[in-house]
Amino acid sequence: MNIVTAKEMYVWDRQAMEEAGIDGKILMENAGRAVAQNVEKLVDKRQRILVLIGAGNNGGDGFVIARTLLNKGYTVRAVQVVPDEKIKGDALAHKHMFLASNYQLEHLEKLLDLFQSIDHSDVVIDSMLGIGVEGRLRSPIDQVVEYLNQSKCLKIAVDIPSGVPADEGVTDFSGLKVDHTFTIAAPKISMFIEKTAPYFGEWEVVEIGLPTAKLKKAKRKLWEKRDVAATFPRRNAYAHKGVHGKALFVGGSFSMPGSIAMAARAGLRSGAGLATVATVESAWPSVAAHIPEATYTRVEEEAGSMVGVIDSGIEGYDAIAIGMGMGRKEGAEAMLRNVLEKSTCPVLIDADGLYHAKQLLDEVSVRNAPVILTPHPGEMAHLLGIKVPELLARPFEWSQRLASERGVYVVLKGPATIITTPEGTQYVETSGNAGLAKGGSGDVLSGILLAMIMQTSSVADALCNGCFLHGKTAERLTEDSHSQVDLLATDVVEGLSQTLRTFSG
Ligand SMILES: NC(=O)C1=CN([C@@H]2O[C@H](COP(=O)(O)OP(=O)(O)OC[C@H]3O[C@@H](n4cnc5c(N)ncnc54)[C@H](O)[C@@H]3O)[C@@H](O)[C@H]2O)[C@@H](O)CC1
Ligand SMILES: [K+]
Repeated sequence: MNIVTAKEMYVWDRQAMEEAGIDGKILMENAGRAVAQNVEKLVDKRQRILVLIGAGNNGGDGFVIARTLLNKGYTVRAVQVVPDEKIKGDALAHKHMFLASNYQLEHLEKLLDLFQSIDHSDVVIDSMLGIGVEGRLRSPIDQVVEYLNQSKCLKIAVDIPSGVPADEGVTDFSGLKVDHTFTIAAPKISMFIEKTAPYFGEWEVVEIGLPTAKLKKAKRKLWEKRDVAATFPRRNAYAHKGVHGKALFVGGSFSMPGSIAMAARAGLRSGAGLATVATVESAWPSVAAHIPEATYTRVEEEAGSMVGVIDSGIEGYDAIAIGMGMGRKEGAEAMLRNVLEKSTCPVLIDADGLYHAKQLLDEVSVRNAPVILTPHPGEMAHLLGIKVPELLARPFEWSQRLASERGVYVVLKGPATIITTPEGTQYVETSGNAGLAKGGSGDVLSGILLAMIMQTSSVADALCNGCFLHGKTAERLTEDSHSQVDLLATDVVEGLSQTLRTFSG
């Protein structure tokens, strides 16, 4: 499913009308009816519904919703919160249909009266403002939104909550916080931005008859269960260990042996055929205790951290993950440089490796084989030389910039993980929960991603499916046997088996 900006949505809308000949009033009727159908699932006929109607086409949807619910016997009051002359075009046509159906339309005259109506309602449907919002909310909608935000009624937004921007990059706004949003035709970018996501509550997309085939090749996609089903690697019954890939995990230090052990174990649990760990000698006994299946390559150490390079055999691997627990000594940077220059397979860089990668972005850019960067926002901001809030305001744009300028895959981790290809296509993967906000989660994800890369022909599919596998495992574990408080990264590693039983053949 495509994720759109407001501009892309308007283009799609225009194509539907001009090129496919679908009348705007029909689209509005479809939108209103689709939202009303979903409202019916949440609300019963004894509840009092208030529909708040604004000036634009979002308000037009509101007329359809109110008419549809009244037709079905719901208790609905419809209030137009803007002057009559503001209602135009398709919205005006639907206003006429509403009135001609003999339904009553109230007008906002005194705010106090409206506040009273809100107090006497169980459900408020917000069709005041949609994706056409510009700047901060103006009077009287700003006051209505402020009042609603402290009201206890159930709030449902049409397309997008009033005041909330549809795009990334807008930080100065005031918006309505709702319980549910029924969004028209496609999710909007702001649903995946840290600052705006909480305003939407639970959201769902409603289909309104826009011609999907007319949409330009999507730049952004939501990675869904059906994408997983279509691309998840299947196991061949006649395969042997060599077929599923020989992985090298480079990292670990005397004081941080766990990261590399978890990454390698997650890699094997996710289907890697063979795993070798390149780490310092002082860390090896602890690593081996966690993962007896792995083989070991020694690297030079200084005070417990790696400083050397891997002398030989680096060409023999199918994929390399580097950085987990490797430390920030200069010698570790030399190790990363060595891996980037000598190896010919995909290289995934995580954790301390990303710290060193900042100095090696030119080496990264000239590499022929894929490079995958898997930062959390702090690491990504460091790589870009910007502040974290700046990144989080425009994560799609920054990811795209890094990916295309350096020719890399970027996996920007978060509640909505954004995966960007060197060509600029972006995927959003939203599985997982706060149980993953713990030390070690990133290490486990690196291992999973590396294993998926070795088993899938498309790196992008591998990254999306790996994030899905990681997140779904956490979700399943916190439903069955753990809480989000106690879940550990090692639980996720051991929980992979059950998730894989569902998704791989
Ligand atoms: N394919 C589509 O895109 C469809 C869109 N529809 C609806 O149309 C909406 C977009 O319609 P519009 O472009 O008319 O935009 P809106 O309905 O979001 O509203 C624009 C109006 O709001 C006012 N406004 C803008 N910023 C404001 C602010 N900060 N404070 C107060 N008032 C402000 C403007 O005066 C303008 O009249 C969508 O959100 C969706 O609900 C549906 O009708 C069906 C089809
Ligand atoms: K709205």
